[in-house]
Amino acid sequence: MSAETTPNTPNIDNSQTSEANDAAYPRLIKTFMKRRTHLNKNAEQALTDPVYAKYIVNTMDDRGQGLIEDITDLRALFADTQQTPNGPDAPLTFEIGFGMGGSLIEMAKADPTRNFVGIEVHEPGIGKCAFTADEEGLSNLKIINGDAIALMQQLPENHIDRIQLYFPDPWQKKRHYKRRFVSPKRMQIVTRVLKTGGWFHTATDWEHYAFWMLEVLDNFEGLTNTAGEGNFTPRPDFRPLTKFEKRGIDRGHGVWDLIYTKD
Ligand SMILES: C[S@@+](CC[C@H](N)C(=O)[O-])C[C@H]1O[C@@H](n2cnc3c(N)ncnc32)[C@H](O)[C@@H]1O
Repeated sequence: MSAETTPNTPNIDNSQTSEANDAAYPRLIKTFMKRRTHLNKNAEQALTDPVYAKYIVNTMDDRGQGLIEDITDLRALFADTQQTPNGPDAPLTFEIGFGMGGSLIEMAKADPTRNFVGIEVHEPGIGKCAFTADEEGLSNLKIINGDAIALMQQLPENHIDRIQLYFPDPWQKKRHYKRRFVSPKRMQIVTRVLKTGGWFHTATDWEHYAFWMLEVLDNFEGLTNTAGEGNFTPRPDFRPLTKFEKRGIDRGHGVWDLIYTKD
């Protein structure tokens, strides 16, 4: 689908100067609003039973906030080849905001020689994903409880082969646009950790956000749209239907995928 029209294209700050961004990182506002929801028995078990530490790599404070200070290398999470036979050098996919983890689990199952790391702040989703990973006996998946933006700032450059962001919160109200994950400042943080030639793949069911993302990403120096400038990519077969995607389709929404490579 081509971007012939850009509905209500908002003002996007495309400034990418390193000075501006160095100053801005600590002030970047959160892309999520933590919601209190019921933990089912399985999720609670996975969050508390040490058996699941082979999936959930970090602990949390008493408010359920993941402690990420010590995570400075995602590949090192796969160093123990007894537990994770692919080892640290296997191709690495990082999924931001996996929700309940259904599609991440399916992808990890479908591609056993690739390593996957998912990050979320929503505890029921973290617990559910770890519980299912154990049921499936996956040895190529790790889960982090925490804010992806904070985490990526402490990872090495050129570290990850693919970063995926599926159905990020659309932040529909104009006053909330600043919380949208896809913004020039946040994309600087994303592209720094992406390997040269690596992928950034995103998808949304929210039309305004789809065109917003297209504008931000097409104008982002250092990224190339694999479908050609101004175009969305056809829905790839390897991306499983996600929970939020299904919800959007049930409400009559369209779906827009975008895949960019790092130059
Ligand atoms: C709309 S949901 C989509 C979930 C899932 N990808 C799907 O398609 O079903 C967006 C998720 O991203 C998570 N999220 C938003 N910003 C995040 C961040 N900075 N770090 C980690 N997770 C984040 C939210 O907690 C939420 O669960």
